[in-house]
Amino acid sequence: MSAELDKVGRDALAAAGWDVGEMTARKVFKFKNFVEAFGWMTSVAIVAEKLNHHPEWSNVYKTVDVTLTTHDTGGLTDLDLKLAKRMDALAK
Ligand SMILES: C[C@H](O)[C@H](O)[C@H]1CNC2=NC(N)=NC(=O)C2=N1
Repeated sequence: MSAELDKVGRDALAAAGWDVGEMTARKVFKFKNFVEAFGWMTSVAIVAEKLNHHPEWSNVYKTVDVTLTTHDTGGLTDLDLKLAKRMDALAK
């Protein structure tokens, strides 16, 4: 079971542009077009599967609205921070 995300981790998410709530972190990613958006989602899906930690997301054209939370604990954990960092790196 992943540890609950501490203040340092929450601050890191906020500094990276994530909207950090009590139990979730949300970020809207905007891409050049649909293919860029879906390609990013495909890359993230592979990372998520490797981490066994999956985003809650919706895609409309070139925008992907992402919410991260850890279902098993009902809150934010280190896995959410890890996945967020990977998502941000892939979106650069
Ligand atoms: C059974 C499976 O390993 C678990 O449901 C994993 C899968 N992916 C997950 N993703 C997220 N975001 N939270 C979880 O608690 C979680 N648990």
